[in-house]
Parts: sequence; structure tokens; C-alpha cells
Amino acid sequence: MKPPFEQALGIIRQLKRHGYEAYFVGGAVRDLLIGRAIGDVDIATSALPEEVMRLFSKTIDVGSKHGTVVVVHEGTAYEVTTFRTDGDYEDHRRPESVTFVRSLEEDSKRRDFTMNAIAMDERGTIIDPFGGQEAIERRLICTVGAADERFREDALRMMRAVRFVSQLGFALAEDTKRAIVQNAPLMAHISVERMTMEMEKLLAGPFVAEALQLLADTRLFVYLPGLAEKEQLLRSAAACRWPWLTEREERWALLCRALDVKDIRPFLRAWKLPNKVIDEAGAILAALDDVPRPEAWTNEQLFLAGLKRALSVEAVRAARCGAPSEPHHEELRRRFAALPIKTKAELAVNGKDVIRWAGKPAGPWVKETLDAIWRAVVGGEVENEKERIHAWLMERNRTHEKNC
Ligand SMILES: Nc1ccn([C@@H]2O[C@H](COP(=O)(O)OP(=O)(O)OP(=O)(O)O)[C@@H](O)[C@H]2O)c(=O)n1
Ligand SMILES: [Mg+2]
Repeated sequence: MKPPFEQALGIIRQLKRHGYEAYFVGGAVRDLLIGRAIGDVDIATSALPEEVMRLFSKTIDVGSKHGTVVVVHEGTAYEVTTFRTDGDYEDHRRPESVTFVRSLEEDSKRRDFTMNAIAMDERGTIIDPFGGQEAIERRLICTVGAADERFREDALRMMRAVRFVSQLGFALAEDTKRAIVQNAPLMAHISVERMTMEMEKLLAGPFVAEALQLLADTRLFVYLPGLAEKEQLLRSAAACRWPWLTEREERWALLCRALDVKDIRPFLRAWKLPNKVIDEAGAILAALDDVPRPEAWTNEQLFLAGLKRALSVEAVRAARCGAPSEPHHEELRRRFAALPIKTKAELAVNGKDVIRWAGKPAGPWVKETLDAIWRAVVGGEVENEKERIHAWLMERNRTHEKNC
């Protein structure tokens, strides 16, 4: 058995030793069959959560009410979920309560897409009750059973379908697509946090262009934060080179730019993104406005942005206009390496020094003076060395006095 399944075999064997059924399920089995990098390995079992907790020494109760216990095995955390059918769905979100069942087949029936309803036992035998392998061969995303029911159970699945299009390059099966169009308004019941998780995966997929067109075709976009009025721009955003971006902040910055979002903070806040992400996306966009062309970076702008952000700015610019950014990245790396200091902390003098030299009480002038100093150092006007900076400051004060 291939890694990472091999590492998790111990859990399946332990469950089986005690008379329970246990299988690998979900995305990991799907990705194994597709030949794609495998993410988290999930396990489904006939054992009840308290039985799972009794069988393993290190467990975390992450949602035993819903059947999920995390088992830490040889340093890795695995979600072990009891076979279940999802009880009554209220509000088209994941259920309040679930019913535990003892058969894998019952469990597979409640899953979203046929490719996600494939199980694998400890010998590597595939159990595929709904034709998931055929769907994978035909590169189709197809719900388990009636699409309407699956989407009414959890409306987020509609967005999952589109994010799988982006990640896998598969197409939506006809009836699955039709059901998304019909049920799109159910997205109104879904929390923003869950939408955002899917949107981030969607924007990071290799087939994001198809996925963005599909968000528009299915009208799912109407229910996404800040997108309701942006159908045409969303379609044009498909032309951007999204796969050239590597950071989530770059993707959010490009989304703002492609959708011509004027007030980016409220837009990004509506997606409930962490402040850190909002700040960085905002800083990337501000620098993109300040530096009109990739060749136009001044040393000061490069210093203030830092190398990482400067590269992000050029990646976003390139993804937007389709001209490769590699040559600019090289040049920016070279120029950043040549800067005499990379951060203000590397300055050879600090506030205490300038106060001592001036013999004046601290005040706003200290920051102004330090700003003038780093600008002069970055601009190559003075070497980053204490005595030279002192001399440069005295000279500057003399000229200043003269001019006044
Ligand atoms: N709304 C949902 C979410 C999940 N699932 C089922 O739970 C499995 C695991 O869910 P999750 O880890 O969220 O998705 P993956 O399919 O594993 O995708 P990823 O690779 O992104 O984790 C899915 O394969 C699917 O069988 C579902 O039926 N309906
Ligand atoms: Mg998963």
C-alpha cells in the first residue's frame, strides 16, 4: 500500500482486530485513483465515536456528536468517522444531528459525488457502489443519487462541485449542473466561512478559468459576498493567469482588481478573511497602483515593500495582463540583494542616537529624522555606519538652517 495510506493502516487494523469495519474514504481515495497528490487520509468505521476513543491512546474529540474523532497515530492526525446517515437537514446546511449506521453502503449514500463515495479496504480493494471510478475515467462530477436531494441536504456542495472543476479539470454531469442552476438560491443558507474555504480552493486550482465561468453560468456567484453585481467582470476574470499566483493574498488581490472592486477592505471583510490577509492584499494593491510598470520600482519602494511583497505585486500584475513576470522577478531579486539595508532594524543608528546627538527632547522629529536617514541609506547617499550617518546628519542640519 502506498504512502500516506500505509502510515494509517495501523488504525484500520486496530479497529478490525476489535471486530469493527474500517475503510479509507473520501478525497484521499479519489485522489489516489486520479493520480493526484493525496491530502488528508480519512477513515470511516462501524465503531461508534466512544468505541474509537476507547481503542486508541491519543484521540481528540473534534465532533463526536457528528461521529468524528481525530486519532493521532505515529504523530499524524487522522479523522475517523463513524458510518452515518445524515439525519434531517435543517436550513440546507450540514445536519444538526446524525444517525449512526453499521454499514459502509449506508454511509456512502450520504456522500456528495460519486468520485467521493469510493472506499478502499486495508488490502487496497476498491469498493465503489455508485460508479465513482467510471465518473473519474469520464472526467465527470456527478452526485450520488438525486442531485436535488444532495444539494438540498447541504447547499455548499454546489460550490464544492465547481471547486472540483477548478482542481481536477472535470466537467459537471448534465443533471448535476442543471440541479445547481435550480438550487443556487439555497446558497443563501450557507455561512460565509464555508464559502470562503471553497473559494480559496477554487481560485488556487489549475482550471480556475472554467470554474469562474461556471460560477457565472450556474448563477452561484449571486450568493457570494460582493459578487452579485459582477457577472461580466467575473467572466472576464477567467482570462487572468490565476495559476501563476502562489499566495492566497495574491489571489484575493487579483480578484479585487479583476472585479474592479473600489473599496477593497469592506469587500474582503465580507468574505470574513483574517485581518492579516486583508492587510497584505491591500498592501499589494496599493503598491500595484504606486508602481505603474515592473521597471518603475524605486529603491525606496522596493525597500518599503520588501522582496516578498514586491514579487507578489509583479505576480498579480503579470497574472492580470498575461505577460510573464519571471524576468522582472529576477531583476527585483538582484536589486533587493543590492540594497544596503533590507529592513529599518538594520539601520546602524536608532532613536536614542539621534536624540543624544541633537541634545533635544524626544518628539515627532525623531521619526522624521530616522525616516530621512533610512531614505538616504537606501538611496546610497550615506553609508550605513554610525559615524558617517552622524556626519551626514550634521551636514544636513547645517544646510537646513542655512536654507531657513
Ligand atoms: N459537504 C460535504 C462535504 C464532504 N462530504 C464527504 O466527505 C468527504 C470528505 O470531505 P472533505 O475533506 O471536505 O472533502 P474532500 O472530498 O476530501 O476534498 P479535499 O481533498 O479538498 O479534502 C468527501 O469526499 C465526501 O465524501 C460530503 O458528502 N458533503
Ligand atoms: Mg478531505
